[in-house]
Amino acid sequence: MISHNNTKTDATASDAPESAEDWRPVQAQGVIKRFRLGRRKEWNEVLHGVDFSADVGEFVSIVGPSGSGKSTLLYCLSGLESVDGGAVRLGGTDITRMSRQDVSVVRRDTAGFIFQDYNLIDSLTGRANIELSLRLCGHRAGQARRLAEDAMGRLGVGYLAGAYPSDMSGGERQRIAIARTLACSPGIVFADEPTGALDSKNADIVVGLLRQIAETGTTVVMVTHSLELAARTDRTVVLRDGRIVDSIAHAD
Ligand SMILES: Nc1ncnc2c1ncn2[C@@H]1O[C@H](COP(=O)(O)OP(=O)(O)OP(=O)(O)O)[C@@H](O)[C@H]1O
Repeated sequence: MISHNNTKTDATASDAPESAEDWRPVQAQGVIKRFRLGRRKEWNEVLHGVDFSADVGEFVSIVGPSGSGKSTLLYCLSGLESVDGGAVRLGGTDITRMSRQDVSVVRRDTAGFIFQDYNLIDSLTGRANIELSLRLCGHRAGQARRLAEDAMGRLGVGYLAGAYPSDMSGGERQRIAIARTLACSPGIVFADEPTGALDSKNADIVVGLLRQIAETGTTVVMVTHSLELAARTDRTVVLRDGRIVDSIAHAD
């Protein structure tokens, strides 16, 4: 059953986050994003004042036509892109006017990323890819190994510890990439078309894993082209021409 709810996202996001009750893991108000058109002095405004927020443990999907600004919104929410107007809070911290370096620290401590093309390092084994990420999160070598093995076990990819990405299927690579993201225990996971390169069976597995992650209290924000997969999230935000035009809550 699907129920339409146009007010939840916009109303919560436009309230100033002044009290603990207003706190959301990710919250954006009136986000404007422009890109320069080539070397010209003209600008292409891609996001025209987007309000967005997601709750603790909520699994939100962002859908919309190609070029509507889905990835740009995800990158602005996660601090990978700066914004030209409005405000973004990540893990309760206002990152809008922070230096890129400070934003990267907030991101490291708060968020994890999953990309369509996995972003694994080809010269490292599955386990070494995860361990490297854990070392970058500040874990010592022994602890990184234990946490990497634990994450691989949870995702059922322990058998890939010694395998290189080139020897893995697309689904296996994505599960290692998810294990890498989860190993650092982020409060928020941003996923940009995580199933875009997968067949339907593996896409199903990956969305099921993201669902499980959300059920443990991690907020998941996923861009997808698949309405079928979006329907398996808690809420779907529809973006068109850089504006949110609908927010659809999915009942169980
Ligand atoms: N770094 C950039 N520099 C210039 N323009 C950009 C940049 N990133 C995105 N754009 C432009 O912003 C618009 C929205 O792109 P975006 O990738 O966010 O859309 P999308 O909805 O995710 O599309 P798709 O579904 O095809 O991936 C497009 O016109 C794109 O060309």
